[in-house]
Amino acid sequence: MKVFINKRIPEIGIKMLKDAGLEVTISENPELTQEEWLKYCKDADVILNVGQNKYDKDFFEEFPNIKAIALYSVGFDHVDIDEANQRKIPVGNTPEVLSRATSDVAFLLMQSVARRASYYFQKVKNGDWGEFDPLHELGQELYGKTLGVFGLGRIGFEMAEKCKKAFDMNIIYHNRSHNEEAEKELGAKYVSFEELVSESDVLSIHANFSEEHSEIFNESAFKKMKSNAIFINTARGGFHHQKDLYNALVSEKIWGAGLDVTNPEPIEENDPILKLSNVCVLPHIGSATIEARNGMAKVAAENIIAFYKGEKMPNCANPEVYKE
Ligand SMILES: NC(=O)C1=CN([C@@H]2O[C@H](COP(=O)(O)OP(=O)(O)OC[C@H]3O[C@@H](n4cnc5c(N)ncnc54)[C@H](O)[C@@H]3O)[C@@H](O)[C@H]2O)C=CC1
Ligand SMILES: O=C(O)C(=O)CO
Repeated sequence: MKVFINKRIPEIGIKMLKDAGLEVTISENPELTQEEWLKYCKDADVILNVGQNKYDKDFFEEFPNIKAIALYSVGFDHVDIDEANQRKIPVGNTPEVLSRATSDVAFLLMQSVARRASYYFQKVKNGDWGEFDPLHELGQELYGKTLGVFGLGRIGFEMAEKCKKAFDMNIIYHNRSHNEEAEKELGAKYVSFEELVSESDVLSIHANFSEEHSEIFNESAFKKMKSNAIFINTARGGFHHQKDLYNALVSEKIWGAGLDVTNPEPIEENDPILKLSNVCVLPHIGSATIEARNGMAKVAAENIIAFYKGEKMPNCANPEVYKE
């Protein structure tokens, strides 16, 4: 069975695939041309996909040879799951192994924004140390404040736990269903979307993205937020309306924002948000640790090997494909 990997991943995953007897082709060109992409996909049985390439009806029709997809991500919003289901194509993903790293980034962004770290870092890099000033660009402390989590699953739980332990924050959350573990262990309180938006001092998004909730954080939501609120998005940029967020930040309707994901992504070079002192933007590095990336390579390889052996993928975004 032939596996195509569109970008080099940690060696541990490649070795596992080869040791299992799979034929592995890796693109050494991270920016594949359309022609190269077509050539590789036509020749493969399984794709190990790195990045946000779209897998939609057109793709599945063009490449009927593709029998399984193993994503090098936990998010699978770039795959049309209905189309995959119709063709009985299992789509593997990489949950858990990146939850700690991604929640670390949400926590890092929260603190960076609260203490204006990116503003001061830039100032020092510009050669402007400044003088001790009792009033200039002061931060805010997070002790005892309220963290609102939109989407309290694996990563949301880890973020809530860190905030509870570090700053004894009150946890409120809005989710598709109740998270009993978070209610019991962290005292988390389930609230409506409106309450989440109006009561959070820090609002952190950790839901899986779907088009129906596209730009749910827009002018109307930002208007209802507290003036000291910090908005954090490490999930998907599509959850927030970038211009409305800019307007809320520049008019100081909210205190600040920390983004690991933007809308669109990559962020446009001249996006005015990049000029604001109350914003910290990172280039989608939530899972970018040695530990998480090795874990993702291992889980992606395990998914492919299970498929190769005719078994269920241990981490599958569409387990319904296995129903008779
Ligand atoms: N910045 C980065 O590098 C990374 C980003 N991510 C993003 O984080 C997301 C979450 O990952 P996990 O925590 O592992 O997923 P998960 O499935 O464990 O948790 C997501 C939670 O969101 C809830 N949810 C989904 N849609 C919702 C909605 N419209 N309203 C309220 N709740 C909703 C679900 O019920 C679930 O509890 C991924 O889908 C991915 O988009 C994940 C890893 C790295
Ligand atoms: O896993 C994901 O969904 C990411 O965004 C990158 O790790």
